[in-house]
Amino acid sequence: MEPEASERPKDLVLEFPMGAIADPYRAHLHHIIPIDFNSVQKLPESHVWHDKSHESLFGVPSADPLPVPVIDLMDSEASSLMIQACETWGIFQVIGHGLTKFMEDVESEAEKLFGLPVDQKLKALRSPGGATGYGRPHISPFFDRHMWQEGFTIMGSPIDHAKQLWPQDYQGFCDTIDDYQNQMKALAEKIIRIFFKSLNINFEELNWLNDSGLSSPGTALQLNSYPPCPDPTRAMGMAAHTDTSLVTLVQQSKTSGLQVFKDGVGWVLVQPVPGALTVNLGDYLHILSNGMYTNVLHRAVVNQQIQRFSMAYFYAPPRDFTVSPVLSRVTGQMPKYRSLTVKEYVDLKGKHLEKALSLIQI
Ligand SMILES: C=C1C[C@]23C[C@@]1(O)CC[C@H]2[C@@]12CCC[C@@](C)(C(=O)O1)[C@H]2[C@@H]3C(=O)O
Ligand SMILES: O=C(O)CCC(=O)C(=O)O
Ligand SMILES: [Fe+2]
Repeated sequence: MEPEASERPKDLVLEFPMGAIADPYRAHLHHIIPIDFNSVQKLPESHVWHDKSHESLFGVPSADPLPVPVIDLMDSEASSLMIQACETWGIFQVIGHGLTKFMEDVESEAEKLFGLPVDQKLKALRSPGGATGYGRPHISPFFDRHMWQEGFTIMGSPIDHAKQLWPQDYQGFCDTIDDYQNQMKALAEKIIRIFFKSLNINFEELNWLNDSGLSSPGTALQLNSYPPCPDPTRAMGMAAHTDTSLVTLVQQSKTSGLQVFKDGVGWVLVQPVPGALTVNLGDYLHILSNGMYTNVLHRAVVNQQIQRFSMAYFYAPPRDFTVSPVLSRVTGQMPKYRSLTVKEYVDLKGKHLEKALSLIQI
């Protein structure tokens, strides 16, 4: 199963024998940049995805008569439309947020970042156990093939890594990223308050949602680049997953690639609407709502012509927050999940990925 040496592109570092089951405890190897994508003419065996669920993607696209909802935040019905969207889809796009300028700025910084030569990028890798820097998606050890993707994760300020990349000229990047994260945080909190209200959660009491400084939410910004791929029908941009968040705000560049799985329909493309932000519901809102709100299963596919970017802002409660199916208390339903802290859930997900939820099912 090892690719031929001739197929092995420059800078490809094989982390484990191809075909072996990936070991989630090998997290320390995440940071290695696998490939200089520009030098690859033929999809290496190490990047060929064979699994059945992937094949279904490349057949006839699912013809769902209803596209992913697009909601205007200025609409007086916006809150109830969001709630409806999350009972059925677990995802919607928002317009009317007034953040277009920040979105344009961050996209041009992402283009600059991923356009650097590989030897430059190597100066800003995510260190073993570190949070910020270039590296593979955290979920990659669960898969025995590499994704056709490059990522740069940011937790807090990217200043140390930016200084490595642009010693004289790092401030512009840092300012853009800081402004973007501040704006995304405010929007995420606005959306979360709508959902918490619907779940009868008294958010006034949650100091992390009210910036009272006692504890802070867990946030991260993930910049993704999907270079043009020589064989897109056999490659995977970002493997199917649900987000470990309350909500994730995703900015897609013009080129489509994000797909969501809808029960009874299959994989559906989230057609980028110019200026829109996609809102994904993550695992924590699914648990809090006792399963009423869908934690949307999604993935990214690649194409042969155009490099695609996405910027995903994750918002989660603090690590000591207890996530419990509060809705069951309100409605008198049986709780479907046991209560656990964010820290416990993150640990479970790190070991079991999508099986984490079934492990806490009652
Ligand atoms: C806050 C987080 C969510 C994330 C893991 C992380 O700690 C930082 C990176 C995030 C990301 C981005 C790409 C997809 C994803 C599944 C991954 O591998 O890393 C998500 C993680 C997640 O939602 O579990
Ligand atoms: O590229 C995309 O559209 C999706 C990215 C994503 O799901 C993520 O970063 O969690
Ligand atoms: Fe995601």
